[in-house]
Amino acid sequence: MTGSPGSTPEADVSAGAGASPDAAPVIETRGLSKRYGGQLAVDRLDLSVPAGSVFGFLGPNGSGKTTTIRMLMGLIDPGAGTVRVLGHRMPDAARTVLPQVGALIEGPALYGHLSGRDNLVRYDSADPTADPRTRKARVAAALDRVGLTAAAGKRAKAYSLGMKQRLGLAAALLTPRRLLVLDEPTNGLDPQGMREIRTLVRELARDGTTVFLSSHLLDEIEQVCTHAAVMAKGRLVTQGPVEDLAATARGRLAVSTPDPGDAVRVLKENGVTGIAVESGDRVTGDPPPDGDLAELTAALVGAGVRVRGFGLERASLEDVFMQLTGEGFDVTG
Ligand SMILES: Nc1ncnc2c1ncn2[C@@H]1O[C@H](COP(=O)(O)OP(=O)(O)OP(=O)(O)O)[C@@H](O)[C@H]1O
Repeated sequence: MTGSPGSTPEADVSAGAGASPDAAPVIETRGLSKRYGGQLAVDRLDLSVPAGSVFGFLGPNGSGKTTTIRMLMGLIDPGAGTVRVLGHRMPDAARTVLPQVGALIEGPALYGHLSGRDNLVRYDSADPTADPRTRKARVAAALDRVGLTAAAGKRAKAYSLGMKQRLGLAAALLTPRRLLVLDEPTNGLDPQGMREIRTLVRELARDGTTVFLSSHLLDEIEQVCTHAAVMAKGRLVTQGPVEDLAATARGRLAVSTPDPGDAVRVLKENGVTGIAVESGDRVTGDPPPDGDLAELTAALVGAGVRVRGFGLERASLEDVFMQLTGEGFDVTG
């Protein structure tokens, strides 16, 4: 892998520690809306993406992520509200902003009969700001960056989906970027391909690039992102550091017991809701908002329920979503 692509002062984060809270947001929207016919695809969105973050833009299919990304990139005009990217108003400043932004939206456009390397040469040649004399080195560095040096001579049509996606990323990284915008970058990839993309995203962030990625996969966001925004039906449900988001949701209570029937009864009597019996001897539920866990254990033991294990399991982003919207997270499609 190559060294850091020209890091900027606000992007100079220590050891991938995440965002620089003092720097101006890399993306900022105010009251951003877009209507298609009678439907509000994006509804008064206030988004703030800190410099140096890996920002997950999360929401079920149809929640307005792609429409938002298109407005961020100046591909469609906002119906109402404002968009600032790297401090400039979009779409007015697209010519200034877009050369500093690498984007991978709806999969890379590749020529199957050309090698991976020649595809990158084509991309680089299409960039009027790219110096042809240094093209070879740029292409080699981008291939190296995404781990495709060994496969660079192969035709792109022989690439796996993950390799194609990495080649698309290489194209987005031919010149140093302050911001990378990736729309569902792991969509359709197998677990190995997903891991490769995640590793790459982490490395880019370590080198100072702010990464904004959309996903409908909650665990993906939890694994790779420092910050996240959650969308539902065009609206922002919540945003902030991933750790804080998960901390706002109550964890789920889990009791391991050979007496699940009695445990369910006692937990119900003590205000536990949403109780489920899993795999015969594991009972889970939502603890009462002000409930004392010590009291719950005492109640179980006092009622003669044999308890092997008792604890509060960390809330996931899925719990956050459920608690904020009252809906499940539909990840189909
Ligand atoms: N060009 C369009 N014309 C009409 N309706 C549209 C258009 N683009 C998006 N929509 C509608 O706007 C809503 C938001 O769509 P959008 O594609 O932004 O969601 P998404 O969260 O990116 O979902 P997906 O992951 O399925 O693309 C959807 O109901 C969609 O049908």
